[in-house]
Amino acid sequence: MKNSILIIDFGSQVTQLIARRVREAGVYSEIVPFNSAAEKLPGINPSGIILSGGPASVIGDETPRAPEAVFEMGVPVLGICYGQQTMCAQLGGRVEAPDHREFGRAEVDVVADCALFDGVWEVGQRDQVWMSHGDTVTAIPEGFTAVATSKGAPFAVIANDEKKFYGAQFHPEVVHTPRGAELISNFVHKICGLPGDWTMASFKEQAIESIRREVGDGKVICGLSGGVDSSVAAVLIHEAIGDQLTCVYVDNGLMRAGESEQVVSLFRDQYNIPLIHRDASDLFLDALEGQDDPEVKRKTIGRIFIDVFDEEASKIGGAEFLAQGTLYPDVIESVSFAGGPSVTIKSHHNVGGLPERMNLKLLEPFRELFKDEVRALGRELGMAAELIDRHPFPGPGLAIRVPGAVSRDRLDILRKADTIYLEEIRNAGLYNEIWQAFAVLLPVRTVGVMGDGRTYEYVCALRAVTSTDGMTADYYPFSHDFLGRVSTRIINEVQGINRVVYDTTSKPPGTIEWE
Ligand SMILES: Nc1ncnc2c1ncn2[C@@H]1O[C@H](COP(=O)(O)OP(=O)(O)OP(=O)(O)O)[C@@H](O)[C@H]1O
Ligand SMILES: O=c1[nH]c(=O)c2[nH+]cn([C@@H]3O[C@H](COP(=O)(O)O)[C@@H](O)[C@H]3O)c2[nH]1
Ligand SMILES: NC(=O)CC[C@H](N)C(=O)O
Ligand SMILES: [Mg+2]
Repeated sequence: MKNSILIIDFGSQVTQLIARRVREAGVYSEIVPFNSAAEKLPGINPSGIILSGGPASVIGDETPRAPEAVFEMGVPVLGICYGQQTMCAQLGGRVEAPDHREFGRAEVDVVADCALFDGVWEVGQRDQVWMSHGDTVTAIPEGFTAVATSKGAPFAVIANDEKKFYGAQFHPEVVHTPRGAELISNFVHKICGLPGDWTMASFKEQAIESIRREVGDGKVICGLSGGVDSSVAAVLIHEAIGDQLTCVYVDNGLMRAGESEQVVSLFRDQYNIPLIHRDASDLFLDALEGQDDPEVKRKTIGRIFIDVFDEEASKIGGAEFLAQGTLYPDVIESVSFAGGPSVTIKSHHNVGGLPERMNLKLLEPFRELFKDEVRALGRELGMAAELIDRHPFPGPGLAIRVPGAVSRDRLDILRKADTIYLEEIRNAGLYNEIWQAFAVLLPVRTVGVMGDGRTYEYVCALRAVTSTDGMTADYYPFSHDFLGRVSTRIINEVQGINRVVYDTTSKPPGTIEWE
């Protein structure tokens, strides 16, 4: 592909952030796992290659390597962390595992000029970077020089300006390396010579093209939840293939109060896209009865979603494709990438929760995007702020917000508390400042005293986080006054709850949802 960057993935949790920084620099990129890179290279024919980090050690036997062609095709290469280590090992340098390891914030000293630093760093300067490595390069291949050093990495950045090969031990793609995005921008613009003319508008055109190519004259059903991702997916796919698309909203009995009516009427008012409203709540709730394991709940829900989509597909005379608004964070938390040991955190219903055998082929145009990028695309498609700015809501819905066994009664209690909480957030003008907010009903009862009587009822936990992409998050610092107000309302108005607590955990170490 003309004017593209190829990212070879060795299984880092942050590979997508490299892609994202490249996109932010206005350049198209594709990610391929290291073990299929050799076969994809000729077809993609990139103008530059970035080798990602990864959990393996190049010192070990049979650990991943970049295809030799990477270093022979005459294009610039940037190796990051594991990528730098394997580049050195493959080109005649040495990597060792010293006692001193570096995780987190570190400082580099710039000791020589190179094209990567142009306009960013000068010789003699010291700056903050983010490291996460155990192994270290201890000898560099011929033709390279050390251009920056750190305490734990004598070869923090190495450069071969003639061949345009660069390696960094730290991660320029993460926000904790403040000038990292500029280094990546230098790589793609100044070193690879690419113009920064790729935009969300070009993503839209490319996505429409590729949807048309993939779908041909087949029929598509799109799982529409009313959330940001599936709404934007539906509008994009509709632009691509028009009336070959039918949307299906599934009421799984796990939605918030009034949500089904709201979503269906909002969507029908705004768009002229056929929409089926399927009430499958008994199917879901009966299957969940008594289930208390988070992964079992998620997989049960994932399976029933697919059964329902299959049924709806055959009702419209058959469809070949199921479109979903799956995003990258859904994918990385659910599956292990590149065959490496990156672990499953939780099975998102639409990825790790899917049954093994499926009749419908998946059409997921946003599998590589982050939520804020999908929002930008929604704006590009002219969609209403009402849809675009909605907080995310997980497909398994309230089932993963009632830790322990799901029951209709407990879901009803939670719905009431959640409604009050969100109403107060909106009234206080905080909805758009918060990335996501919700109530959780704990399976724990505590003793209280109300109206001089003894109560023994459930605890409700409130959660609100700030984030940009859902990969990391911090708790929202509500005023005590606000928390007190919400707490009083919930306890007074919701039968079944006599205590309210606020969750102050960030992600990591927590996740946003409780299950
Ligand atoms: N109730 C539902 N009916 C139909 N499809 C659904 C439903 N819930 C989830 N899905 C499908 O699963 C996908 C993933 O759900 P997810 O909640 O991550 O995305 P979303 O609902 O589109 O957006 P948001 O994250 O803003 O809620 C959706 O994009 C959609 O295709
Ligand atoms: O569609 C979804 N299906 C799921 O199974 C699922 N699990 C979590 N989420 C949402 O993903 C974001 C990150 O959540 P976690 O920090 O809890 O993993 C948050 O926005 C969560 O609400 C899901 N969305
Ligand atoms: N983040 C990385 O790429 C780590 C590379 C390698 N696993 C190390 O520990 O050095
Ligand atoms: Mg959702």
